[in-house]
Amino acid sequence: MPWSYTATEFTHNSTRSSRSHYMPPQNRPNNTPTSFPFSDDSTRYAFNCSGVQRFSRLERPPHHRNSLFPFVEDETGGEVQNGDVINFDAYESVPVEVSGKNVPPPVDAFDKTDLDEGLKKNIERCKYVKPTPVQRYAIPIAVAGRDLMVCAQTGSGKTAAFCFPIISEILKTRSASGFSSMPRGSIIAYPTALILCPTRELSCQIRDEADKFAYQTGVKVVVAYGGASIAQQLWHLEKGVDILVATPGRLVDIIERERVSLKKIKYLALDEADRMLDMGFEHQMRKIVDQMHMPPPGVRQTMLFSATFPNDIQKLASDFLSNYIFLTVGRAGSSTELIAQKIQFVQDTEKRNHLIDILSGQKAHGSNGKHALTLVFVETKKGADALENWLSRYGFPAIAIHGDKVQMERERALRSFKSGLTPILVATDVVSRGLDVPHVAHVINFDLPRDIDNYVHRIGRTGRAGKSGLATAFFSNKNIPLAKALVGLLQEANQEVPSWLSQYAEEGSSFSGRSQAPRRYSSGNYGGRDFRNVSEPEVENHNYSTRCDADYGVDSYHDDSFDVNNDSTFASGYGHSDANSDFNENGKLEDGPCGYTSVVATGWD
Ligand SMILES: Nc1ncnc2c1ncn2[C@@H]1O[C@H](COP(=O)(O)OP(=O)(O)OP(=O)(O)O)[C@@H](O)[C@H]1O
Repeated sequence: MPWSYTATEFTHNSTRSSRSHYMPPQNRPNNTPTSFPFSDDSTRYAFNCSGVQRFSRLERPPHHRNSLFPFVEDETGGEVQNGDVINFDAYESVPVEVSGKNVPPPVDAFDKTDLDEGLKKNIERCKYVKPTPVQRYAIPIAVAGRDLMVCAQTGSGKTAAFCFPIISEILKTRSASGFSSMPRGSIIAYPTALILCPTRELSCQIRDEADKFAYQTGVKVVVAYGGASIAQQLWHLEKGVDILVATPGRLVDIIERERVSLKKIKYLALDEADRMLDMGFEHQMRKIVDQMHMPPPGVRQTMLFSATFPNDIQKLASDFLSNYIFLTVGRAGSSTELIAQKIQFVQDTEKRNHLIDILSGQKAHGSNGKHALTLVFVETKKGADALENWLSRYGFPAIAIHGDKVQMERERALRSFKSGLTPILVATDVVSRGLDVPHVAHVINFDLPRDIDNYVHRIGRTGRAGKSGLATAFFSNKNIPLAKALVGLLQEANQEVPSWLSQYAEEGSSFSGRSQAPRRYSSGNYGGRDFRNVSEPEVENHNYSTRCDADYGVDSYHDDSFDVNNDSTFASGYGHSDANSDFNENGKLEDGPCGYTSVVATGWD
């Protein structure tokens, strides 16, 4: 179906409608599309979802988790064939770029890695038949003890890429020294590894994954995150911890209470590392890493992972690393081609009606009239609640999740969504990063984010682990500053670019001084390249826009979804200033570009 049928008629002049009720398409004045707005193909793949259902702590409360056998079973009682459903062919042509000194070679099978045998057995139990490209490259590098900065596409298996080496090395050290790193009877816990991430839900998910990989190995994994009982978390810590998964706010709290010491940290992993080092978290990260007795870079091993890695954040991150290797899997910072992306021009006043049309069409095309799992991103917490109410009023099973909800409500919403009980989740950015819900068929950006990297993470909640997905964005007048970056991203991912969007992108050059100006695509370069190989002026050119927004409705944008503070209250300055552009010149640039090898390969070479 051509674009002209799928997008609401394009106009610069948004006229505000006072309509507050859903109006069927045929009664609307400006002909919002009446038919199901996707091609047959996208319908087929988007709503034909079958595959793995993984457990999560957030699906089942801790006391209901099956710690005896944490691997997912199918209805017949057998283990689910994870390796069978992942479409490895989808990764075959993924370009891989590695830069750094003395890069260890990749491996094409878990058997060929130097991972601990107990861990390998668990990898088999997970039915991970072979490593994904990021695992092929990252695991040997990490096992060799090297620091690592990784930029790999959403849903490509980064969690295992940092969990496997950590678990394996803990096990090897333990069998060599014959004892656990936990001093018995101590009230202070001394974890060997620390995994930091931005949200509570993600910390629980990583803990579940790590727990599964560490099954019956004796490696203890504990999670600490804000909004939940600290007493319970301290109790778990007292029982012993090898790997601590935490959000920064709660971690600082338990360190200040002298219940955790970072003195013995050997492995530090930052998931969603670019988010962890941007304005919302940078201060806390520096405090944790520099002022809380953690061994310095070079003594500890540090691994940073994300699907996006802007140059300015890379430069900041290099403070945390020593002689590191930079790995890019897929086009740096781009979305995966597994996700079909549709951008539709929809006036703000028409968004609700348009959404209902899409959801109705989905239901009609879905199996047995059921709704496919659909994630709808909105800009504000109020907006999430309002949309949840609106959808519920019109009979759509929707539930909202955002930072104003108490933790129990957040968990309930996510559980209800994952189980399919409430298949429409209306969310702020609280679930935009890292969350792995296997059957999300459709991500709808009801409100587009202000930053292209956020868009990449949001749509990455679908099209995971080699499966296809669909992402639709409602583009309105206020998103014009994002047009150029969107066009670049769509082209990069071989997606159709609507002509009206290209037109906006061309006009968008006049917006280049604004915060929303495209960062990565403005000069045809991609911000996830190893910044050590980029010339200095080029790096500087990319720094102006990341998180500054004085004139873009910032007040209505704030969401305290991320666990910056222990109680998850967002740092008040977030999004307002571009203080990060004053990064310290730490001399790391002097290393590159000379002396670094750069290997370009495809995923399975
Ligand atoms: N080797 C493998 N074989 C089969 N499935 C795998 C393999 N590695 C990872 N997976 C599965 O792929 C899915 C996505 O993995 P993961 O959540 O680690 O992605 P990610 O790269 O961290 O994504 P994001 O950028 O969104 O955080 C998970 O369901 C995981 O179980």
